[in-house]
Amino acid sequence: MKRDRFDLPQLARSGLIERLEFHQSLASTNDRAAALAAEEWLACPALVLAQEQTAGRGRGSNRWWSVPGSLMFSLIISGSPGELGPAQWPGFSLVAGLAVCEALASHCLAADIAVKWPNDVYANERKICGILIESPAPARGRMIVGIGVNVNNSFADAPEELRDSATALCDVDGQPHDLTDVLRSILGSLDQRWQQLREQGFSSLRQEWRDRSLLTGRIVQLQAGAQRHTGRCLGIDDDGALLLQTERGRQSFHAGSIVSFE
Ligand SMILES: O=C(O)CCCC[C@@H]1SC[C@@H]2NC(=O)N[C@@H]21
Repeated sequence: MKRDRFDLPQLARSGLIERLEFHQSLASTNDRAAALAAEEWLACPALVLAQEQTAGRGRGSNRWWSVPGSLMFSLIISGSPGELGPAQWPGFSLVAGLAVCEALASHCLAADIAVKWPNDVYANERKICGILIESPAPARGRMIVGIGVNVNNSFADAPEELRDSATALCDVDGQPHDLTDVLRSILGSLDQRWQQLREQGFSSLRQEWRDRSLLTGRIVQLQAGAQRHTGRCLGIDDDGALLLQTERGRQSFHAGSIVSFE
C-alpha cells in the first residue's frame, strides 16, 4: 500500500462527489475551494484534495501540519445542507465532527475516538482531525468544509510542539491505512449524517453526539470573545451549545474555542 497516494478513478466513481480536483501541492485546499465555489458552473458536491499543503490553515490563527500521508481535503456543498436555516448551523458543524468520528472509528477499532466540541476529533485523548468550515462571500452561498485527518503522517516525525497533543491513525494502531478508503468512509458518513440532519433535525443525532463527547464531566477552559470561562462540562444543550457549570452557574456557549481541558 502506498502511504501517501490516492486512487483517483475509484474516488471519481464513488458516486459521492460530482467533481474531483487533485493537487500534488497546494497552499490550502480551503483557499482553492473558495475560488472554485465562486464559479457559477460548479457542480456540487465538489472535492479539492491535496497530497501536501504549504499553508494549511486551522481555526483562528492555527496552522495545520500538512505533509504527505495526511488526508487533507475541502468539500464544497450547496443545495441540501446549504438550505439549513441559521438555527441548524451549529448542528451542521457538530454533525460534521460526529460523522468523521464514526468513520475513523470504523478504521481503528482499538482506539477511543471522540469529538471535542464543536467538531475536533480525538483518538486516545490526542487530536487526530480538525475541521474548518467557511462560507466566504464569493462562494454563492455554498459551504466549504475543510477537513484534515492525520492518517499515515506519524507524529514521531512531527514538529516537537505537536508531538504530545496530536496523533495519527498509524500511530494509534501501528499500521498504515489506505487514504482512499478512509476518505470514502468520511464522505459517506458526512453524506448520511447531513441527510439525517436535514430530514430529522439535530434532535435525532444529539444522543449519538453526546455518547461520543470527549469533554463531558471534565473541567475545561473556554475562550469566548475576550472572555475566558472555566467550568465542568455538562455536555451540549438541545441546540448543540456547550454547557458549562461555572462559578456563575450553568452557562451555555454557542461559540468559542476550548483552550484546555483536564
Ligand atoms: O483544527 C482546526 O483548527 C481545523 C484544521 C483544518 C485543516 C484542514 S486541512 C484541509 C483544509 N485546508 C486547510 O487549509 N485547512 C483545512
